Amino acid sequence: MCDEIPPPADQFSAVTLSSSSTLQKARFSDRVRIRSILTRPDGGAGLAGQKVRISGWVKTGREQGKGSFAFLEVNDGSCPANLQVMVDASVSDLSKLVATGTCVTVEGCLKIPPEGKGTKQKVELSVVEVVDVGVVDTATYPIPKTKLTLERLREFPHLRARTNSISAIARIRHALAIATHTFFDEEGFLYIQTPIITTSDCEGAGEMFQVTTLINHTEKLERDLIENPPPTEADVEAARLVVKARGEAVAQLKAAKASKEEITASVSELNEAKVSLARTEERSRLKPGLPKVDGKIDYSQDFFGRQAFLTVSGQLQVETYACGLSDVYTFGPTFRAENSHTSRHLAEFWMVEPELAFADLEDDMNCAEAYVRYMCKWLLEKRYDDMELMAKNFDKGCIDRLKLVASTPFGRLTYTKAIELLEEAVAKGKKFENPVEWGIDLASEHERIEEMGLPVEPYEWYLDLRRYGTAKHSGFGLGFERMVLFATGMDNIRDVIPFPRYPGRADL
Ligand SMILES: NC(=O)C[C@H](N)C(=O)O
Repeated sequence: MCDEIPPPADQFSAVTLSSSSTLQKARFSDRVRIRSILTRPDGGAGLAGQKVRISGWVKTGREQGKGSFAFLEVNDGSCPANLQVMVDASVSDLSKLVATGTCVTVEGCLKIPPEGKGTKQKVELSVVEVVDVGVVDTATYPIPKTKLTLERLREFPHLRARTNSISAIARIRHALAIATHTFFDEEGFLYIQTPIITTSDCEGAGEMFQVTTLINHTEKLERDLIENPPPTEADVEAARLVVKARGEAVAQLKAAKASKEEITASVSELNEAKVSLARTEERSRLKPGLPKVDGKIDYSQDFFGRQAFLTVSGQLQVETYACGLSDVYTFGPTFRAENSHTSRHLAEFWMVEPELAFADLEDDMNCAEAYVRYMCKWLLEKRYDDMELMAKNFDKGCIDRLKLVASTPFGRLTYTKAIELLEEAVAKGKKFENPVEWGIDLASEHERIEEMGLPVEPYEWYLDLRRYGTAKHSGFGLGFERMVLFATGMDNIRDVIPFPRYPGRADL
């Protein structure tokens, strides 16, 4: 028996993951996701006898039976497990299929594999037709069957999603992002997209990347000035003399009561000369280098008419919406131009920043705790198979840690107590990147802005929030990649973001 798979029963139905014998095609492509076969409670056994088309990349392939058939382990990224695919030599040229990295679309019949071969598979695909093959140049393909170190994989950001570890992390990261939006949505928060380009410095730590077009303009101008040297003072004087001569010509014609046509023609020549003089004068003022006033760069000539930066935090902007919509959050990329080469810092990272109106520090902590616990539960429910892969390959304790966090109330301590504990650790020989000391006290917003060495004027809009209908409010920032590190037990933050940016590196 080899039955056709029914199309989705209705437009909105999802793939059925029950152990029934129904299996549906992906809605937007002509194939079945491997996830919907293998992650069923019966491991796919209940689907034996059905005809399916699957697509994916060959993880490992081997010809057997003196080249009479081949086994391929195929993965399409929908789950960590591979589907075992059996191709007979009568169906296709096996040598084109077996190389690691080859992309295949195959159609065949799901079968229960013969027992006793130590196979873990509950189902395999016996191929009837090889529909499509994307061959791989094995001589140059940099992601071999054997494991590369995570560090080496960073050299191939465009290909590393083919590996088990990076693809599991990508699915976990996705799940955490969806958990974030679901949690805040369920709790009545609105998602606010704060700007990426900003003219405010939220953290005041001078670690902002500048956004400017002045440099490209200056380079272009300098090139242009070499190709077309600017007019000299003599050129300007000559243009001025032309205007003077043409002015006199007009005056003479008027005095001689010349015809209207003659005067009009002469006036138009005069106007042309004036335009040419203006252009010559303007070009003669062009100078190489950045535009400056009083020795300082003239940002009024920059794209936004003022200095602009990539955001370090959406907090200030999201607060404006909190002071009108009550409970809001932002979740977006943030940028810090720190020269940090640690395994916990990125120049571009994502941050989740809720801001709660009518809430105090206690409420804020309750929110943070509920949110983190929600994410842990979510991963256990939705991505257990990927967490198992992380536990097997990277951190044995990561699943237990998620369970613990999901089920245990968080301990809380004051800032002072936290500093005391850190100081005790330092006394016992623990080393920290930054010296541990009691930090600045909370000051009023106005004092705080000045304390950070920032001019107050650009922050008047923020102070308006206090002037007009101020509300008690609180919020926090959660570095999203730090959460992915915590969940997965990975060591290096560069491996939990698809395209890491850090000093000296911004690939793709
Ligand atoms: N929204 C926050 O409280 C986060 C804070 N602005 C930070 O960048 O760390």
